[in-house]
Amino acid sequence: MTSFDTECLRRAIALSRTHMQGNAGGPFGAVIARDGRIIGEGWNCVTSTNDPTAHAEVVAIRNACRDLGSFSLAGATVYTSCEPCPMCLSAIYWARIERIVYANGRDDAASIGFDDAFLYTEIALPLEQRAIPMQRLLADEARAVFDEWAARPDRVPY
Ligand SMILES: Nc1nc2[nH]cnc2c(=O)[nH]1
Repeated sequence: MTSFDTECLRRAIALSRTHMQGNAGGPFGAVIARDGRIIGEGWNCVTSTNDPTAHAEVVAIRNACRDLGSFSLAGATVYTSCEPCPMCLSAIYWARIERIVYANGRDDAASIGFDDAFLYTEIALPLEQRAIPMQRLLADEARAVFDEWAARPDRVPY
């Protein structure tokens, strides 16, 4: 850990407080940095934008990717006021972010009514034991589109 790490994490916590107090959404803030420079910031906007995916980390990823004109944040670190939930963790992986520094944990989030810890338990369960039923249909028809994409010379992999 460097003093820059501490500075970025404090900034994420400050964003969580400021925008929670401004009623943007839940008390979560995130900062993304690369090469000693902040490239994105975000805070939870779920309730103010009616977007259940607008978690702080996802918002920070969207902002950084938009500003950089890139769908990859390879080489970056995300600083977040709370351990990422499984959705945000997946988004972090998809963005190719390489390091996570966090403050509150999933049990802290659970203690104030958020489902982060529950979701980690849920996704570790076998499909048939999860709260949301999943049914597979039309696999052949959907697979044909995948095969078409895989055969496209101009596809952009991510
Ligand atoms: N880490 C994190 N956990 C959450 N749980 C609910 N919203 C959020 C969020 O924005 N960030």
